[in-house]
Amino acid sequence: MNTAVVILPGLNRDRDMIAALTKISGRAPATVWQTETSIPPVDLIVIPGGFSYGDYLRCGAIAARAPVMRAVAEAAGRGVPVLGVCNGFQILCETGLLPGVLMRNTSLRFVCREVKLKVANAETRFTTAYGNGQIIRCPVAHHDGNYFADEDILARVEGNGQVVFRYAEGTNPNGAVHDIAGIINEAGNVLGLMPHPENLIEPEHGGTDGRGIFESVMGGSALKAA
Ligand SMILES: NC(=O)CC[C@H](N)C(=O)O
Repeated sequence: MNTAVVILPGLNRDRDMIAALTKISGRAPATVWQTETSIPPVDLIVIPGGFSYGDYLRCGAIAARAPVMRAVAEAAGRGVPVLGVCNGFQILCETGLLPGVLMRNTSLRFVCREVKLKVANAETRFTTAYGNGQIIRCPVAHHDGNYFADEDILARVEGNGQVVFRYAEGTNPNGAVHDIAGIINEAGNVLGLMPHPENLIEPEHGGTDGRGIFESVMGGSALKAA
């Protein structure tokens, strides 16, 4: 399994993501800088979290216009799996690869804590390692995680099973509509989520609940032998 991590100025979770991908796939990912106009042939592209371009204008709005995002969109159009975590999710929405927007948390505060997630769709290529309705732990750290979409888009996203993760009852940290924590595109190859699964992949992290996303998309045979 070959992977690539998109690097933009201001991201700060890129090293965590590179460590997670290296650990789980057994190979270091390629890193692709913002000015690149193509992405090497890989089986998974990841946009990590952080504060790209200082979160100016709106989280992810400037990043969405970086040359590398045209290459990401082109690869996504060819069916290459793309995962966006936190700022990565915001960037995917701003690029138009995922529907909806991420607004300021209703508390108007940066929230950094662990939440519980309900796996709302375990039949995607990113979630086969989980069961439908399974509750997993996952950390969040953001100030703009309040997912919103208008009624028509919400009805379509819900109807298609594109909601992949919801905050479990009582743990919604940001006011997201329908408790939405992560959604997938209609084609099923682009997933964005606000929580950080890369920070819960080994016992030293305090748990391994985040591993399933990487293991699902990498597939059993691509995994490093334990
Ligand atoms: N951890 C992150 O990726 C944070 C994303 C964004 N800067 C926010 O605070 O909402």
